[in-house]
Amino acid sequence: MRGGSVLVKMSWVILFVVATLAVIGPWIVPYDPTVGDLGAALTGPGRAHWLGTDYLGRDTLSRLIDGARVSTIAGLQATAIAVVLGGGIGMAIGLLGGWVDRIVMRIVEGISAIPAIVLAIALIAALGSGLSRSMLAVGIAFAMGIARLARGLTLAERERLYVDGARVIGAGRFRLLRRHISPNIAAPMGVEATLVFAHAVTIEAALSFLGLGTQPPAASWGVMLSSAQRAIREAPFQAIPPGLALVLTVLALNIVGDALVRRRRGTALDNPTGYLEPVGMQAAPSHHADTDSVAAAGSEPDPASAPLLDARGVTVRYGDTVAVDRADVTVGHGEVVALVGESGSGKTSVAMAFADLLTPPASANADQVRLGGGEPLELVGADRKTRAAWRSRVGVVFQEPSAALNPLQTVGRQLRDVIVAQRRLATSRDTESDTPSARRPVTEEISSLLTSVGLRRPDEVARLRPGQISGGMAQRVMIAMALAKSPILLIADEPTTALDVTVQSEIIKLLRRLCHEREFGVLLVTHDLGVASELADRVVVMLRGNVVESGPIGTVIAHPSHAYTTALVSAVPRNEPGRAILESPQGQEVVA
Ligand SMILES: Nc1ncnc2c1ncn2[C@@H]1O[C@H](COP(=O)(O)OP(=O)(O)OP(=O)(O)O)[C@@H](O)[C@H]1O
Repeated sequence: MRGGSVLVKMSWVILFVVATLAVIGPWIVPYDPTVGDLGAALTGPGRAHWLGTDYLGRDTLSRLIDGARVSTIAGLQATAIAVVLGGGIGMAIGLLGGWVDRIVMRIVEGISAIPAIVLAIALIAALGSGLSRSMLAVGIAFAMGIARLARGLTLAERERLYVDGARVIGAGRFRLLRRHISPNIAAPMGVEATLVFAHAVTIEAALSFLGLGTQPPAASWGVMLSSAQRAIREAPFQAIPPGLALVLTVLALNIVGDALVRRRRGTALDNPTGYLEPVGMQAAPSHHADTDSVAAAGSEPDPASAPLLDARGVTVRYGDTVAVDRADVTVGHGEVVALVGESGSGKTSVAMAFADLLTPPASANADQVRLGGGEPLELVGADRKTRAAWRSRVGVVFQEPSAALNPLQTVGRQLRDVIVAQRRLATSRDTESDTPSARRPVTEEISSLLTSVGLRRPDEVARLRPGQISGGMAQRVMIAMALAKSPILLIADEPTTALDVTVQSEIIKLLRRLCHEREFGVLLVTHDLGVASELADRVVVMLRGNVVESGPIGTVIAHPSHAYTTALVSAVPRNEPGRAILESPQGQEVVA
């Protein structure tokens, strides 16, 4: 057994003993801890008083046991105040971002610069002394540290793909916080709370020693130390029991807190990137002499012949960096369009713009981004309602299925959320919701969706958490979640990259089958021309933020018109000299 774990176990035992004494103390104390016998003052340890008496003749053992209760209550009070206040502030500013975050953080940092005990003494001067008031002061002092931690964790958690996934289905800020962010930051916050508890117990003792905390005759370890100090020459032993109890308890709390921190190391504790609401799509500030784009923006296309997604002049910037420069992308009804290009070419930026998921520092503008397949929607300059409607028609499958699912919720629970949100949206829009799937009980709908993505024993799968399923299963679940919205456009961002080769081909077959059966359009983001050739009807090739070539996949592979496309095609591995292994969707081999 390692020394570390022995210490941790001993610490847990100490904390258990203190907690037990705090609960059962009033029933087991041999004497009333507040009543003294002056005739027996300052007696040493003996049969009648195992740990002796203080200068007023009060039994030290009884006061020590009662002190455990006071210290525990003090620690709990201060910790609860710090966690509720600090956690609330931190999560709120982490979620809101912007100027609220900047202003509140400056205040929090300013207060954090004052040592907790000094702040507590200042607050006690204003609020008055006493255990509860001093612990309120201590709780407020520690709330600042908790607020900073909660903010950092919230910012990190908001960057997770499963939060993006929840936002895609229309989860608002409060729901994101309650259902997704707070459960996932609870563990590190809990660890921090143990350390706050340890500090609070120490500060309570210090304040009581100074006469600002627990008031005599009530016992607390700080008050006991203060009493012992009065007779330190006559009975020096009196300082040992409360001092030892305090040191052991605080040490145990710190060791347990550290052990919990070590167990959690490796989780995203520090990712303080800025995060705000999706930026939406603005109108392009000035139109280039691009007659196609201008014409497309101005005209009202015939819905029957218009593409499902018709995007013109899409520009995405990150600060001053232009990631996508006036890209044109169209996806037809039931068509699979692959966006291909090397890493950093801007594929994901375009896809996230169409999913309405770009967040600061990104900004996006376009001449037009129009979605048909029903009443046409325009994303450029859209209001919140239109953007919500847009998102309800667009399903998104992310690259890392395991990261895109909430690790703490079962598969069924996450699917249920999407189904319920979708039904609510359909009802609020008063749209056609009387479809067979809309009438079906949610559990049946979950089973049907899981079955449709090829998962056997769907009821069992629904009860599993993401950590209990393979990457391939997780990607099927992600696709089922996207299907739950009955999307007309599916955006699949590198859906097979994180999977092994056999699973990749199963997912490609699944997407192809679903696309045929359900007739939605697919925008497939991939750096792999091989994947594109297996799945796509058309390909759009991107290079450094520009669309350099587009057309039917077979034509582009067989007769690339841009040198970069030629290089991409020749980079795909061949299985025979002189023959490419690329296959057109119709199954013909294409010689590159
Ligand atoms: N959040 C961000 N902040 C700043 N720059 C970004 C951000 N996201 C992307 N970029 C930049 O935008 C450009 C395009 O990135 P994008 O992720 O869209 O490319 P990609 O073709 O999808 O690449 P990959 O396949 O590696 O994801 C890159 O130069 C990238 O560094």
